Amino acid sequence: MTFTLADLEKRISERIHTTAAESYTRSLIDKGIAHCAKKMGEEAFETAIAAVQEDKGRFVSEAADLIYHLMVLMEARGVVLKDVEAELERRTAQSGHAEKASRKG
Ligand SMILES: N=c1c2ncn([C@@H]3O[C@H](COP(=O)(O)OP(=O)(O)OP(=O)(O)O)[C@@H](O)[C@H]3O)c2ncn1[C@@H]1O[C@H](COP(=O)(O)O)[C@@H](O)[C@H]1O
Repeated sequence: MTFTLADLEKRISERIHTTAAESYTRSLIDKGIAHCAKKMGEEAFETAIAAVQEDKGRFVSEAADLIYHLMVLMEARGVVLKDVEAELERRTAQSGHAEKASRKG
């Protein structure tokens, strides 16, 4: 079984329609965007700390926490993965043009 970010996005979106008592995701969203952003920032800091430590498993765990909390924040702001993928594709195309231009001199 492969659990993708798209699968996680779907689960997060589904959990919004449950109660906070049953869902950590719903409890986060109910606390508002500032709280979701604070939690994501905490997870980003924990991920950065884990990245410089030797334990790869801890880094993977913190990265998973970060990605989850980022995706809850995206849900709270009405942003979907496809929005971010489109932005990444735009940058890739832009950098591709720059590479071609630099090769042409
Ligand atoms: N990927 C995750 C995930 N990663 C981390 N967490 C939760 O994030 C929290 C991080 O722990 P913290 O100590 O930092 O937070 P806390 O002290 O519990 O909560 P706060 O009071 O600090 O907000 C833990 O409660 C984890 O359970 C997650 N909770 C849910 N998911 C995914 O979201 C789905 C829906 O979860 P529910 O909304 O709980 O049904 C799950 O099936 C998973 O796929």
